[in-house]
Amino acid sequence: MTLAPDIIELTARARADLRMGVPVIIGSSLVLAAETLSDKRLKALQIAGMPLALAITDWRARTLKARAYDTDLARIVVPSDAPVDWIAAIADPADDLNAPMKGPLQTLRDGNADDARLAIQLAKDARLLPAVVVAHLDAPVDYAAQHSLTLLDADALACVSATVSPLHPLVSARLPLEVSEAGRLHVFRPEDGGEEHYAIEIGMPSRSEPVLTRLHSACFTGDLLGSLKCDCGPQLRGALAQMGSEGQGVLLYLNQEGRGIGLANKMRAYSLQDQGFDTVEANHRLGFEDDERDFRIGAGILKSMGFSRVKLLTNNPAKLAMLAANGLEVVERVPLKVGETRHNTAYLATKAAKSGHLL
Ligand SMILES: Nc1nc2c(ncn2[C@@H]2O[C@H](COP(=O)(O)OP(=O)(O)OP(=O)(O)O)[C@@H](O)[C@H]2O)c(=O)[nH]1
Ligand SMILES: [Zn+2]
Repeated sequence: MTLAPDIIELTARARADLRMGVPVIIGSSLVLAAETLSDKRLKALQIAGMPLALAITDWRARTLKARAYDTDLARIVVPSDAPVDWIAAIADPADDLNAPMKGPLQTLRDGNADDARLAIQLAKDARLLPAVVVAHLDAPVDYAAQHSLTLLDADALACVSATVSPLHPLVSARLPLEVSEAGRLHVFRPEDGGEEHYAIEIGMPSRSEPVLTRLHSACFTGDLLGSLKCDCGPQLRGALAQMGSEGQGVLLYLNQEGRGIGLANKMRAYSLQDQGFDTVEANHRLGFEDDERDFRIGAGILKSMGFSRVKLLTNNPAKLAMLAANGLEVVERVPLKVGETRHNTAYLATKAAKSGHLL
């Protein structure tokens, strides 16, 4: 066996590189995350005379009125003397309303957008804004060696991106809870170096009967701080209380903060909500889908714990559909209507109107 990292390990390394502002090479493109691009590195690329494009998603392009010739993304031509602030202002909508004139922006129609598309996904996976600076390289392998950069084969990366990393049970221990003394916490670790996820098992639910289940996505603000902007904290505690009173159940605590965009981006979304945008519009202005979570993860954990039939505590029809599509039988939806406050009425109404949440 070789000691060299494989594509999964290289991808994990590349996520860390992007977060640190270090370039990576995908296929034949040099890639930097717009959010972490330093003035120094941008100047180095400009001095080398490399034509640069800033790839953004079509959601962000719509706000900026930039033509997205690549359907789901747009490659904006970066002027050869553009300062780093120009790139930051296109990537980050924080100042859209204060300084609306960013254009007209010229977007590329020719050439291949595949590397840029993979790079945007990698930036999302690194919980960064979905905006990347790309430059074409004639000799990517040599360039990577000369500059000690992580080099990812585009086809192999596409495979990794399309697959859910297997999650392995790491450890479990007894955890007496207020709602039930018969609690047990299981930790699952993915093979790809990504976030760990947890399962809280209450009682000894039979594997051959439908189990009362909740798929809960992490919400630092709601779960821990008692935020009134969402209903997550009361839903978390309400679900556990119901499992406690029934004597059994399983709650998956999935580390997909902010519907999968991470806490920093969720706070960017909150800041846009303070400017008058709703929860869905805010995600779109940032360049994200309204929901970036992958519920296949939850399905995988339930199956690996031996469950095949669930009574799901949720108001979100997407969760029902994803579990069913991934081999779990949802025998019943149990509504979870708790935690409405005057601060989250509009948020809950938007989820009902735009994301199909059941009332
Ligand atoms: N991006 C974004 N995420 C938010 C916002 N408000 C809450 N969240 C996140 O939304 C997620 C809520 O997840 P869930 O509790 O599974 O809720 P749900 O998908 O509405 O489904 P149910 O609660 O099961 O009906 C958490 O990850 C929160 O951090 C917001 O305004 N923007
Ligand atoms: Zn929340």
